[in-house]
Amino acid sequence: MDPFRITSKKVLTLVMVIDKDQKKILLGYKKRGFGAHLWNGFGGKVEPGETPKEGAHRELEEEAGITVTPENLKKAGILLFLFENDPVALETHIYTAYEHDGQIRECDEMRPQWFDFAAIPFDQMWEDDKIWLPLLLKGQDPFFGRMYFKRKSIGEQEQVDAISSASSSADATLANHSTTMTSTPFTKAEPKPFYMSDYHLELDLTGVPKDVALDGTVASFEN
Ligand SMILES: Nc1ncnc2c1[nH]c(=O)n2[C@H]1C[C@H](O)[C@@H](COP(=O)(O)OP(=O)(O)OP(=O)(O)O)O1
Repeated sequence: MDPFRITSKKVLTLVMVIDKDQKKILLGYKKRGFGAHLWNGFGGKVEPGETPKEGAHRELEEEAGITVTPENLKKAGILLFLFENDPVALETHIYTAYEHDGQIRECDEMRPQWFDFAAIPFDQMWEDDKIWLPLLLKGQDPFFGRMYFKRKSIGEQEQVDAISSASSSADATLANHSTTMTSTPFTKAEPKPFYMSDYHLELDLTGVPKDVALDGTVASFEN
């Protein structure tokens, strides 16, 4: 049986806030939950009755305190994340925002920080980011991709846990190197429970909506 066979999906969003002039990107350090201790854009699950774009707008305000007008929230791509022996895929709608309103602030889930394009912390991000984020920064979107993740084996997970606990004592020192925006301890460990085993990325989107359709829902690049 295909370990990556999927029968349903959850729709999520991810917003990459970019300062083109300064060549900087705003990332958030995820403090808890799925993807904890990784840097990522801002986003989450689309709620019933919301379009992905509306969900993206809401999550950005919740997680970073800022808003973006609908015309400044541009669809960059759709990625389907598949996990071994998990029939539920995560269909993630990715947006770019080159303008925003409001004051960036930390919340209990995310700690925002600007990074130079040349200093994006890919080793502390989801593994797929290094594949598509450079395309997005160069404006080579839209893209569609499938990213296949395997769960780490017990031995591999023990190593991750060991690194994690060894580094926790170093958190106080590391916190001194974090931004002045926050006092939240910075965790250097990479407790990634999954690793990407394969991926498939398309820049030619012919036929993509049909491909993405699951359970009668069709992903759209329109919103
Ligand atoms: N592999 C990969 N690369 C890049 N980004 C992501 C992934 N997998 C992901 O899930 N993501 C992104 C997509 C979303 O923006 C977040 C996950 O959202 P999550 O925190 O689970 O959603 P919320 O609705 O905020 O969650 P809770 O409120 O239930 O905590 O990561």
